[in-house]
Amino acid sequence: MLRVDDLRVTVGAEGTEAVRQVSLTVHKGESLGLVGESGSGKTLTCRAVLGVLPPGATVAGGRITLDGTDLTTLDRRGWDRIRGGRVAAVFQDPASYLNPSLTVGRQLAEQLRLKRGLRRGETRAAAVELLEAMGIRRASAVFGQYPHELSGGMLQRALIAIAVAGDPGLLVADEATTALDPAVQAEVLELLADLRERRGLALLLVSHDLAVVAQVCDRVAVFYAGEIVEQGPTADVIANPRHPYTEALLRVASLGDWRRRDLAVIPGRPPEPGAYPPGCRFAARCGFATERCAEPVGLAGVDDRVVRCVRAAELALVGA
Ligand SMILES: Nc1ncnc2c1ncn2[C@@H]1O[C@H](COP(=O)(O)OP(=O)(O)OP(=O)(O)O)[C@@H](O)[C@H]1O
Repeated sequence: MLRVDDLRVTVGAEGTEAVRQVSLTVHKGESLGLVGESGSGKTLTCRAVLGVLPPGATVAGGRITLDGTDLTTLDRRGWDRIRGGRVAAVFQDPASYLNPSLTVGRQLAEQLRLKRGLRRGETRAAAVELLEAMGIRRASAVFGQYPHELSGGMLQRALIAIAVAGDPGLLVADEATTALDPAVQAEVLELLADLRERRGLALLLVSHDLAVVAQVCDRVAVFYAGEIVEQGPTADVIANPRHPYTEALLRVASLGDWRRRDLAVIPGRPPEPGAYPPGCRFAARCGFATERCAEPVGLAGVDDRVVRCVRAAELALVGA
């Protein structure tokens, strides 16, 4: 469904490299999680896929293809056809993506009219049905409510309904459950997993929390300072991390026995774009770093995954 090859994103007037060498694939009905600290490049990567990079950010290299269409060469009209149709997205703050002065139902009905070509008389029943499919109880009452009358979890469900109204092949969810309380977060994640299963939706899920990714994603790509440092099947990466940064992320994730969770953040800070060291970007914070880590390090295949660490094969790291 989605294929990203060697993506490079630059930011600012000087064209500072913020994301590099990002390659990933998501098949139909599969879910891939992008995980990493704030500033690691997850959002720039998924915004490049959606064609909505912030001002000043540019795709400076690489190729993005969606179901055979090369997105890197699309013009504005081409993007308008793709976005909301073959690819849709949900973000962290659902209220800001809805019009506060229109009912939820009217906004969903409008999407159904635009994206599925339904006539006015047909949209209400289809919208209520879609809200129900999103696990919203009393869907016909919710249809007539305004965004401020709904809880955060309900709003996110309504926004997911709007996102899938056009029957997209790929849904991008960027920190879509981060602001919700844990029980509601778990329910919305379950809904996303369910949509993937029932509709064959491919899911690209961005989160700073490995526990969130663990709940819904078949595979995970761990980002650090603008690069992927480890990518592989989620269960294996969690049980047996190969990159010291993944191991460190596991210590702060709310996985498994929460009493074992080390709430102290990983000491130090990631380097910023423009100040990346020539060698391993994690070396300054890594307890396993040696002189070899000062040399540039590429991604290499180790068993079932790719890892950007010269010591990947020799380290015995602790999983969860
Ligand atoms: N428009 C921009 N101009 C300049 N720098 C930017 C811009 N957008 C992002 N960056 C920088 O690029 C890097 C990657 O940002 P990105 O938002 O992709 O990270 P992230 O992993 O998604 O973090 P977050 O969870 O905070 O969104 C960061 O260092 C950020 O400061």
